Amino acid sequence: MKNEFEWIRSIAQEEYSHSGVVTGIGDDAAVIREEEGFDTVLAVDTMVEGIHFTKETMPLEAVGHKALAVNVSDLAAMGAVPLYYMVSIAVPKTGWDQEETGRIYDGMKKLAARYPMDLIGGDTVSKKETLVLSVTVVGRVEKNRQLLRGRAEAGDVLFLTGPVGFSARGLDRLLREGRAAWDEKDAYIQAHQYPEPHVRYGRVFAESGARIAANDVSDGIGHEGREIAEASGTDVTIDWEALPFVERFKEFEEREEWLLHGGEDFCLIGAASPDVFAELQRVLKKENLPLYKIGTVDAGSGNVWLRRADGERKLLQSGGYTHF
Ligand SMILES: Nc1ncnc2c1ncn2[C@@H]1O[C@H](COP(=O)(O)OP(=O)(O)O)[C@@H](O)[C@H]1O
Ligand SMILES: Cc1ncc(C[n+]2csc(CCOP(=O)(O)OP(=O)(O)O)c2C)c(N)n1
Ligand SMILES: [Mg+2]
Ligand SMILES: [Mg+2]
Ligand SMILES: [Mg+2]
Repeated sequence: MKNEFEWIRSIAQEEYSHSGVVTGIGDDAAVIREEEGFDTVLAVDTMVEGIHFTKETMPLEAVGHKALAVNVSDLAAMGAVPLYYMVSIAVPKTGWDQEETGRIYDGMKKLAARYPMDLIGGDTVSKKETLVLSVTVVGRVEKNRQLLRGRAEAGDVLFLTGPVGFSARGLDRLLREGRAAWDEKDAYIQAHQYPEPHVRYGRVFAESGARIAANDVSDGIGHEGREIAEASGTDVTIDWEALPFVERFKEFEEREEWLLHGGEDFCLIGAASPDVFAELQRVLKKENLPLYKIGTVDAGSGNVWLRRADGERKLLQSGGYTHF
């Protein structure tokens, strides 16, 4: 078994992909240098064993993948390019070994290599009982091009960059069946275990320079739609029948819960004028990236409505995962 410092050396990258790393792992803090013309974007999200995953719901590589992915997703929602990350890991004194924590890092590194992102620091501590993994990410976006939640206006199209409800449907099965449900070919299990952050969408939105509101879907579109509505001083209306792949959920009693409040989908929900939406759809189509119109932004004050095919609207109550 490696001691703490040998272990840190073992997870450190041998070289960095970005020349902006002035000082990486191995000193009191990391130093990075940003280029002219860009703003720095920062986010941190934490995954806690028992709350965000268990050893039955997630392979260890997936825990690493997802801990970084949920953070990259927040960068995507701001239109940023992911660059660097830092990892704070609190490992229980019993029940976890170094081979297992190594697999968590393998999952993070595999995802990081795709952008690429450099691991520039972190922290290692021990604790009782459950593992806690906190990832801080650093990205950049062209000056003043960041995507904000408060930019929606009445008359806008409400859109989604991918399906919702898949992760919640996968989790439902994982909580009942545990490892027996692990299946690389099952879209619902994969959506829960290996979510794909929508970085490319965020970049297309930011590069367009148009007025676009965006939020990533960690807590369900009911919650994230409300955040857009509240920040923008509007209402939003979700058309149930327009939700991508809604027909696959028909037979399930939990369909509203999964699709509207399930969360952990990590696609983007956003709003843009009908003209901008059509142009974005055209540009994204060339890259085989679908953009779904799921509703409208209306005059109002922070409400979320759900509209059925017959046009009937009901106010959507708050939902989604809350920690307190
Ligand atoms: N404990 C905290 N201390 C300071 N800021 C926080 C804390 N928790 C959340 N925030 C901030 O509140 C905002 C919303 O956080 P959150 O709902 O976790 O966002 P997201 O769902 O996009 O991850 C963010 O700006 C985040 O940085
Ligand atoms: C074992 C287990 N139970 C329940 C869930 C569901 N769950 C846990 S946290 C969460 C919401 C997203 O996490 P949060 O920490 O609120 O992320 P943020 O909004 O800050 O990005 C959901 C749907 C899960 N992933 N795993
Ligand atoms: Mg958060
Ligand atoms: Mg977010
Ligand atoms: Mg988040």
